[in-house]
Amino acid sequence: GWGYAADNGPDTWGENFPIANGPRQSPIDIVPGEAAFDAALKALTLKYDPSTSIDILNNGHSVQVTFADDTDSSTLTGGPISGTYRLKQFHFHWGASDDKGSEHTVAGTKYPAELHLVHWNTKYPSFGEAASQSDGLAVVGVFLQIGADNPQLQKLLDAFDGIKAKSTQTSFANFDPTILLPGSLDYWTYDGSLTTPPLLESVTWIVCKESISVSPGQMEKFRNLMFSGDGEAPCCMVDNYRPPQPLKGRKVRASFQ
Ligand SMILES: NS(=O)(=O)c1cccc(NC(=O)NCCCCO)c1
Ligand SMILES: [Zn+2]
Repeated sequence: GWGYAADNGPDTWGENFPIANGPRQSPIDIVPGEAAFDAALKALTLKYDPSTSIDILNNGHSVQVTFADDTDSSTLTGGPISGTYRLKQFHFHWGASDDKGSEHTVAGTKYPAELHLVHWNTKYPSFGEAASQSDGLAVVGVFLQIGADNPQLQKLLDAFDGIKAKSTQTSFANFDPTILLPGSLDYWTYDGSLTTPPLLESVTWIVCKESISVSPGQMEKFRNLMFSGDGEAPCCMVDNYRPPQPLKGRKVRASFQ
C-alpha cells in the first residue's frame, strides 16, 4: 500500500490515485504577501466536548485521536464555511529532523510538524459520504514550532508508548483538543484535498497563522512511533508529509490584515 518511502511515497501516489495531479491538491506553499484579506471571512468557532474523545491510534501513517461524531458535541462553525462540521479526528505530520515535517509551508518555510483537526459537513450522513463532496470536509491546520516544552502535548505524548507499532490503539478519553490551539485563530483558507490517498478534493483548508510550541525532546517522542507493525522490520514513523502541490490558479484568502 501507499506510504512515505521511495517506493510507495508521494511521487508514486499518482499511479493508483490519478487525482494526485488534480486542480485542487494539498498541501500548498502559502505566500502571505499573495493572500488576499477577505473582510467577509468570519472568526472560527471551535466547540469541542472532551467527552467525545475515544481512542488514540497508530494507523501506520500517523498518530490519530478519534472522536465520537454521532452528535453535534464537537463542532466547527464560522470561518470560511457555512453550516456545521463535526470533529472526526485529529492527527499529525512530522519530519526526521526539526528542519522539515509540516505539509503546508509558509513562504517556503517548513515547520517540524503540523496538526490536522478533521471535520465533516453535517449536511451529509457521514464522514465517508462527506469525503467525496467538494464541500464535505474542513481541516484546521496548526503548525508546531520548535521552542519551549508544550505541557498541553504531554498527555498525548505519554500515550505513545502504548501505540508504537502500526495498527495499535488504546483508549484516550476526556481529551479536549482546544488546548492544542494557538492563542490567535487568524487563518489562511483555500480549497484543497486530503494530503494522503485517496487525495479526495473535498477539503476546505483553514491554516492557522500562529503556531504552537514543541520542544526537541517532545519531537523525539513522535519519531519513536513506528510505520512498521510488530514482527516487521522496524521503521521509524518520520517524514510522513506530502510536499506542497501546484496552486493551479487557486486564491488563498486571509482572515486577517
Ligand atoms: N492529512 S488530511 O488531509 O488532514 C486527511 C484528513 C482525513 C483523512 C485523510 N486520509 C485518509 O483517511 N486516508 C485513508 C487511510 C488513512 C488511514 O489509514 C487525510
Ligand atoms: Zn493530515
